[in-house]
Amino acid sequence: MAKIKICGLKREEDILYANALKPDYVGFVFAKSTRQIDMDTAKELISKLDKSIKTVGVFLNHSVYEVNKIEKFCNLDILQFHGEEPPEFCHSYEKEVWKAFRIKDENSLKALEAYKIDGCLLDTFVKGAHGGTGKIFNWEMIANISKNKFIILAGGLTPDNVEDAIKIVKPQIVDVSSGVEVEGTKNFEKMKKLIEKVRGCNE
Ligand SMILES: O=C(O)c1ccccc1N[C@@H]1O[C@H](COP(=O)(O)O)[C@@H](O)[C@H]1O
Repeated sequence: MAKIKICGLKREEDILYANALKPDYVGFVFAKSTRQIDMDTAKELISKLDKSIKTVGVFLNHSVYEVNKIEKFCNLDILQFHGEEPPEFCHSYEKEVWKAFRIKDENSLKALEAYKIDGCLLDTFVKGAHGGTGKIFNWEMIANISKNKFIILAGGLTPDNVEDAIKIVKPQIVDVSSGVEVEGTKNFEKMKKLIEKVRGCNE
């Protein structure tokens, strides 16, 4: 049943790939990153995106003002907060909110309880980095978590490991960025393989 988010689209080709392969969600990174996109380009790309695909804006310690400005300008469906945004910050939006938690050990999950959010995005803790690292964490550590939470599993997922990840964690959504890239750009064959693998698990 896992749905698919492909994150970090920034070229027109990426939109064509998405329109052909139809992941459930695509992500636009407004955080400082090699995948960062400005709001004008994001709006232009979103206008060319198949309407069945939901759009996720990835923010990292932005101000409420910046989030609102970008969210309204681009008409994003979902807000993903990938930094140290506190619960009150995440609770102040009317749109669907996903909050990222970077997993280091069992204690990393304690923070979740204070948040009343639509989705808990679990990504790998990497010192000095916030996301898009291409690193996996120990999925066994959270194997029992998804029973009562809406889990978006991220961190180093690839066409080769995504089936194992789904078997162990049973997330509602898998979120992939580096794992479908070649030399820093999205790759059609890798996106296709990833989507086939995930949809194969759902049959
Ligand atoms: O993708 C980025 O560059 C990025 C930068 C800052 C915060 C979040 C970012 N992306 C998110 O990182 C995870 C995992 O990515 P990967 O598959 O390990 O490369 C995913 O949730 C992206 O939305």
